[in-house]
Amino acid sequence: MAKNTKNHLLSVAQMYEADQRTIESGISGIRLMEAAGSAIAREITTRWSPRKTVILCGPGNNGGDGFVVARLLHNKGWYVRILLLGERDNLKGDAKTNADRWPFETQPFSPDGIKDADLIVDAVFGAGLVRDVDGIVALTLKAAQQQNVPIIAVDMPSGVDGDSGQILGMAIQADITVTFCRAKTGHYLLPGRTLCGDVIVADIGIQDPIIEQIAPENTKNAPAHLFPWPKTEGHKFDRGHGVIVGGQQMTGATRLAALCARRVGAGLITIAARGTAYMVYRTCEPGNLVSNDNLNEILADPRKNTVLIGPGLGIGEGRKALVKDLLNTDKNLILDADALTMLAGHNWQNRAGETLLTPHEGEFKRLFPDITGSKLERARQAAHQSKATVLLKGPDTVIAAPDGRCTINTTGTPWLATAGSGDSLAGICLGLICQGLNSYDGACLGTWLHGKCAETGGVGLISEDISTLLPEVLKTLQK
Ligand SMILES: NC(=O)C1=CN([C@@H]2O[C@H](COP(=O)(O)OP(=O)(O)OC[C@H]3O[C@@H](n4cnc5c(N)ncnc54)[C@H](O)[C@@H]3O)[C@@H](O)[C@H]2O)[C@@H](O)CC1
Ligand SMILES: Nc1ncnc2c1ncn2[C@@H]1O[C@H](COP(=O)(O)OP(=O)(O)O)[C@@H](O)[C@H]1O
Ligand SMILES: [K+]
Repeated sequence: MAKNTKNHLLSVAQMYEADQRTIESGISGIRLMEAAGSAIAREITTRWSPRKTVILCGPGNNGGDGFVVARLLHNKGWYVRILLLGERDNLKGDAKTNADRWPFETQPFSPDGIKDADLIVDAVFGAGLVRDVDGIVALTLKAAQQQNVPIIAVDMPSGVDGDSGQILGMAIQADITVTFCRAKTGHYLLPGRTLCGDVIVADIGIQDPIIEQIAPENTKNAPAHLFPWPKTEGHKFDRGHGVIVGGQQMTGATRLAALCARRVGAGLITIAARGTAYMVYRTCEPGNLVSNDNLNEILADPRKNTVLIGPGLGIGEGRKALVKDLLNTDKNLILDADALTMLAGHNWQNRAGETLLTPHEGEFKRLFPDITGSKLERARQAAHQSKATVLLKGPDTVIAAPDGRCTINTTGTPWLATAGSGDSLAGICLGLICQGLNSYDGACLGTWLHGKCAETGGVGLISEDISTLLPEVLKTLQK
């Protein structure tokens, strides 16, 4: 059976490969370009009525798409002008063919050329952006931005790197970006994600088997089908027994995590704590189990399969030793917050259980100071190096598996940037992994659910809301 490849994200190189393989299979480049231009023209005409349109065409095939859009809009009675970067005579291949089909003049790039535009199509650079945008291109793009009219980007907003989502020199802010076949990683990594506006993925005739052959390692996070629904004949011990090493001072972090773990279906959650903190946990949420036994004794029960350590833990030599001891057990481990900070410089080895690291950018830099590159590549390298699943948090959270798979999460709102939100996420992951999900699936689903809670809660969200919102989110997943 054919695999569902719709959530795959392509790198720029993989997109060129998909184009190439399609052309070799007998669909010409000119047909692909016509399909690309038609898709853009369709997206424009379904959203906007005819108006004065300026199309900014670059010197490559992105510009070629622009010429197709110009022709199709003109044929529908739109008033269209083209500003072309470089000489018309220098165009090559399919772009030249489409320029030859445009029977009107083109004008050179200039800020003045934008002046009467009521709608702008950015067909300057797409996959072929190779250096910083500057000079007359930057000036013209700035003028386009200042015109304050709808901007439709072809493939990528010009200036955004299709792989990393980073800005090369400067970039244009689009209202919509129409890309082809599959989205690219740069559409979902910041700042690219913001600069794209709405991303529309148009089918231009590249067949799914070609994407299957390319086997992209990156996806857009879409894990709802992984949720471990309780079984009719189920027992609480079938639903996993998670343990949280309770913080001594910041007890709220552990409590938030415990609530979230239980909300996603963990059968039992034990908080391991000592001293006054033990009493705090005992007197709080009655559904938590609380133990002041030695952690070794607590973990001697093989049903306690997954341990979360880090939230509210604090830093100290004893706690560092505890974290290292846990690494030598066969329990599934989720290492968050202070546990990660204490592992800076650690020599990572294969473990018997699943391992999930959940750093934010600051913790990541301390853990992996030598790793550089795009957020996606850094997470991938860290997972490879640590042999653990790495959940690199932020508005564009990336989850990477040691085998090279990566996903970019797109759920969530800026209201998640609040104390305790990360603890809730770690708790959700604990609840899922203790029920048997592997650390990559647990991290993907946990991050997705966490973001959905924020979307459902809307404005004014605080971390206490996340566990309360989980049932509402889960209801939307029920068949
Ligand atoms: N058969 C295909 O390969 C298809 C390609 N398509 C379109 O083709 C695009 C890729 O085309 P290309 O590979 O020609 O690349 P682009 O058209 O994105 O850009 C390449 C051109 O821009 C120049 N350039 C790059 N960065 C620059 C900078 N900062 N300042 C000035 N000049 C710069 C390069 O020297 C080159 O001339 C895609 O984004 C998509 O829009 C679509 O038509 C679908 C089919
Ligand atoms: N601007 C944002 N948009 C969406 N999600 C965000 C944003 N900022 C942070 N987050 C998410 O909120 C959570 C914050 O976690 P973390 O930084 O560990 O904070 P804390 O430990 O204080 O709870 C992470 O899941 C992160 O991905
Ligand atoms: K573009």
